[in-house]
Amino acid sequence: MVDLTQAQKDVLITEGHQLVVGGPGSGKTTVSILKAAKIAREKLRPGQRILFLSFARATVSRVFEAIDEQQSVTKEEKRRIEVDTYHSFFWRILKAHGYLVGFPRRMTILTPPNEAIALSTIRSAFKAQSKLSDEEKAQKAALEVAERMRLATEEGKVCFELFAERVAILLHGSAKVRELVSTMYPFIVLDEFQDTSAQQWRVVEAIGNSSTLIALADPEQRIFDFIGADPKRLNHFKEAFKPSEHDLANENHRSKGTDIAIFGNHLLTGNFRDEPYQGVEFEGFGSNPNQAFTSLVAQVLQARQRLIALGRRDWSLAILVPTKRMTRLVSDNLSAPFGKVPPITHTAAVDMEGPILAAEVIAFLLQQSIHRDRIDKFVDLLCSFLNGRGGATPTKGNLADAVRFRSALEKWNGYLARGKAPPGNGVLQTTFAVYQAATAITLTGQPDADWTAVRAVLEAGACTRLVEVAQEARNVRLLERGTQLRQSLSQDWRDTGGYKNALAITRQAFVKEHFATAHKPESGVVIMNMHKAKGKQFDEVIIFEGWPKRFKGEIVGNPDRIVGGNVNTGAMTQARQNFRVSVTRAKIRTTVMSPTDDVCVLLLSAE
Ligand SMILES: Nc1ncnc2c1ncn2[C@@H]1O[C@H](COP(=O)(O)OP(=O)(O)OP(=O)(O)O)[C@@H](O)[C@H]1O
Repeated sequence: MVDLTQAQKDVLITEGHQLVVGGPGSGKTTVSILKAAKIAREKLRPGQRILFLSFARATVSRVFEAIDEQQSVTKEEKRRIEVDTYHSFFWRILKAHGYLVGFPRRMTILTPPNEAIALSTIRSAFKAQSKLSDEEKAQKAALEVAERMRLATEEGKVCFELFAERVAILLHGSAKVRELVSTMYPFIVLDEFQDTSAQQWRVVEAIGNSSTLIALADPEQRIFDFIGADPKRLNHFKEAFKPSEHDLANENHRSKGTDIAIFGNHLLTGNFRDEPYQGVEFEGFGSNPNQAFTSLVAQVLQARQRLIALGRRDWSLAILVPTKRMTRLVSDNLSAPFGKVPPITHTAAVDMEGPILAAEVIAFLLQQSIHRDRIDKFVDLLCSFLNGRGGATPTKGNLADAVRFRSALEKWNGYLARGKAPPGNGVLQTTFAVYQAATAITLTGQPDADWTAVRAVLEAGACTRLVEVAQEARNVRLLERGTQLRQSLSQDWRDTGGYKNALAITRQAFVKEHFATAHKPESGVVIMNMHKAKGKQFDEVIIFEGWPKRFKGEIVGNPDRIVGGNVNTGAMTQARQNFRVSVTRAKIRTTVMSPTDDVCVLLLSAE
């Protein structure tokens, strides 16, 4: 049992709406759980629960972990704390009452990959996002909004983007629905409140009329400005609800005995001290892939050794990187390190779109369908992969290739319709050859072996796009989807003597996964984008960024940096906050790795 600070004790005894602020590791989550337990004991009627709302499933797992840590909270009290994401909570409301805001009664979720596919036609008509004028950006956004609404109202396919907005309209418009929600959840904890978007805030505003709100926030951990978080959000809350305010200040319980939190605070201003920071190390590396990754691997091995020496089984080491591309590169390098170093077991938090759509291609091949139109369906899935793999920011190359494949298929079918063989040099020849090889495999009924066999055929084939499918599909294992998928595929084999429903099963598995919240927190070595580390904690953290590319001494490219291009642009507030969040995830030690000849601008003292 922890000894609570006075400020934490005040949170427990004060009634009404509350705003709890405090720096990283100051004990906001902890006290809110104790508070929730107290409410469960003293205030809830049978059937009622306390809702703990988080942004991401990843954070939810950290909350579950924090609940487990509290031995003073009884099983029954824990049962009455419901931890959920905004998305999943909103979806429940929409499913029950969405018809009040123009949605059909039967609705399905349009998952991000499928949303990306649905919007790819609109997006492919515009230049790359960075090259658009403000007017073009607005025009593109308006078309996307209209299409999302059309899909929802006409086809019942609702994407995440619409959730908060529609729920806000619903709750503001219907006192009855509001009452229903508040009767079920008379108390709601809002985690990471500083990142609440405008639409989510509208929802909170409505619910706060009938439920008591406890908002947890660190104004300086606001890292989601780019999706609508607002520096003034805490003021909105204060004005609307007049909450009691509790400042847990810079108490740092996460990394007690270190200067990690102090270093985090100094990062915000760039005013560093001369004295070293206990628990924070800097490791420079040479600006080339060999030296960079060799240094990284050395750091990872040393950290792993230190953690194993602690004698605990659940140690965790996070490698935090600035970009998606870097997540992939680091994962590849740990899987096959340079020299004689054996592979380093790890998990990588990669974006889901590419792997999910790649998994669909493989699942379709596992079906070994003999239907006449099967090549059409196959090309269709490949095009979906190309259109959707980049999520909201598809590359021109992928979009163009999808168009190319479609028109090749049309020609191909044209030849077949005329009773002729398609020409040997057509775009689809190699694709078709790989397709035939993959569907000719003798399957065994062991889903993992069969899955790997199909993937291997794609990987070894001559169609470069299918090679990419295979590579992306490798992350399905990393996404920890394996187990559930495997069980369902096994069942299918037993039921049908083949994998006749593999595609539907795979799709279903991923939709379920979107709402699965009871994840164990990460342990072992994990790689993730710095943004994704929010709200988490690890024993050790390594922050690793990219390096400049030079030609004749001049920098010609500087990708994957914590600050874009490593260019000092003045305040750099968002980048500083983001960096601080990453640094303060560690309990014991944070190692910052940056190229020696072009050190991260945020590490240089402000003049
Ligand atoms: N009063 C306390 N005394 C000792 N340890 C504490 C105290 N309060 C919290 N802790 C511990 O400190 C760690 C960090 O606490 P917690 O996760 O609640 O912080 P937080 O403010 O929610 O952090 P962040 O905003 O960075 O996610 C946890 O391991 C928790 O058990």
